[in-house]
Amino acid sequence: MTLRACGFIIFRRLTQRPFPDHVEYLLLQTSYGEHHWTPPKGHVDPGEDDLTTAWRETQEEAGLGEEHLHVVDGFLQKLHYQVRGKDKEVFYWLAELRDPSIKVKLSDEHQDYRWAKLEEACRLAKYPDLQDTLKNVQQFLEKAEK
Ligand SMILES: Nc1nc2c(ncn2[C@@H]2O[C@H](COP(=O)(O)OP(=O)(O)OP(=O)(O)OP(=O)(O)OC[C@H]3O[C@@H](n4cnc5c(=O)[nH]c(N)nc54)[C@H](O)[C@@H]3O)[C@@H](O)[C@H]2O)c(=O)[nH]1
Repeated sequence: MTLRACGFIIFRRLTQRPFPDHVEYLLLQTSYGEHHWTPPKGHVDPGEDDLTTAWRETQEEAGLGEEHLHVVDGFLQKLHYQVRGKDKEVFYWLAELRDPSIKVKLSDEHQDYRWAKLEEACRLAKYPDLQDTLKNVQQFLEKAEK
């Protein structure tokens, strides 16, 4: 059976910087395993709606909820990879932090977080499919700002 996880690519805009350097992406570093960096996401519970999972996991892992985030319409990315021999699908929606000064609150699942510009975010993300997702977001936002 395919594992299913959902989450948000979260970004913030720092208006004092020129485009496109003002966009920063949130990545969390796991406190287990390979200590990989990932956007907030997690497994869909039985009977749970995908978007509900994305909100629940984002609240649990980053302390961010609907009062802190604005979901950007028109973006949904699906990743498909294998974890310990099992297929896994991950769905990412896109959300902007309403107030760039809001602090992230980590759970025990993560040991660090970073707001990173595209280049650093891609370096941290290390997986080509996640890097492509971040690049797609950047292009999507650039188009929207033109
Ligand atoms: N002690 C321990 N405990 C673990 C471990 N593992 C899990 N736990 C427990 O599970 C709970 C988390 O549960 P949720 O929050 O509900 O789920 P997720 O958020 O889905 O979290 P996961 O970490 O399970 O899933 P991924 O992030 O998908 O990483 C799995 C593997 O996939 C690769 N990988 C990651 N991202 C990408 C990508 O974008 N692209 C590609 N191509 N590959 C990617 C990478 O190789 C990575 O090693 C934790 O609380 C722990 O209790 C572990 O190794 N040791």
